[in-house]
Amino acid sequence: MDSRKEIRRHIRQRRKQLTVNEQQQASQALKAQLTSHHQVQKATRIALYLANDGELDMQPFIDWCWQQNKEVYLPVLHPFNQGNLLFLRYQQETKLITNKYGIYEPALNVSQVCPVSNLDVLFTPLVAFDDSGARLGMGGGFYDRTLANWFDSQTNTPNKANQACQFHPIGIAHDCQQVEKVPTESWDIPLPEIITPTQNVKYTYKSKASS
Ligand SMILES: Nc1nc2c(c(=O)[nH]1)N(C=O)[C@@H](CNc1ccc(C(=O)N[C@@H](CCC(=O)O)C(=O)O)cc1)CN2
Ligand SMILES: Nc1ncnc2c1ncn2[C@@H]1O[C@H](COP(=O)(O)OP(=O)(O)OP(=O)(O)O)[C@@H](O)[C@H]1O
Repeated sequence: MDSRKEIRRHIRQRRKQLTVNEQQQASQALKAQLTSHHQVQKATRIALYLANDGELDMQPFIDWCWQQNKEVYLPVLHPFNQGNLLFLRYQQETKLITNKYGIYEPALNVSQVCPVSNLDVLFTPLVAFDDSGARLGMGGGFYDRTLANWFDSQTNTPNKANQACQFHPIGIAHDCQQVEKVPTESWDIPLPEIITPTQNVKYTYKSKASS
């Protein structure tokens, strides 16, 4: 667990040191990749995130989604179900508040919630990734919980909610967030695809990565 902590600290520091110019170039390069991505082009409901802590800024891509009349959703910390996320519609007029981590999220409004199983593409923030698709997040287990049913549905394991989970998860990261090897735990869900400003890598797997 210590090396996970150390990687988190190191990579968070590294991405926070990117200059404004590097960040802007990265998010334009990301937008170019995403807008020509087949599954993104045919998607109607897209979940993504608002950049925090040096993360790759998705705003240029969000603007494109709005222009294309795609439905954009953001993660919101679940008010009762600790460690879980809800996904709420994000429109230009959506009122944002900051959550306990200082990240902007839509104010809770049940009519704006999209069940995860109804999403088409789920862009996943991450802190570090490796060349097997393993990801390390901020340490809350939020996306591992969100992706658990999806992973079971991919591996034909009956999942608790028995959801269809047709959405496609894609990890988003700066190139400098790639590490040699992410030390994984039993609950970690590997991603089937990760996109950086310069790379688009797809991964195949039969079972969860082992450490
Ligand atoms: N932009 C963005 N939104 C996101 C995530 C994310 O990774 N990026 N999340 C992905 O899961 C969720 C928030 N998860 C988070 C988990 C821990 C910390 C964090 O900063 N922890 C502090 C200490 C915790 C505390 O203050 O209690 C730290 O590590 O220093 C932040 C976000 C939902 N929204
Ligand atoms: N599917 C799950 N069910 C219950 N607990 C889980 C699940 N996934 C992760 N957890 C718990 O969440 C905690 C944090 O996990 P971890 O450090 O892997 O988060 P992370 O991948 O860095 O964060 P995130 O997924 O939010 O980006 C761990 O204590 C783990 O036991």
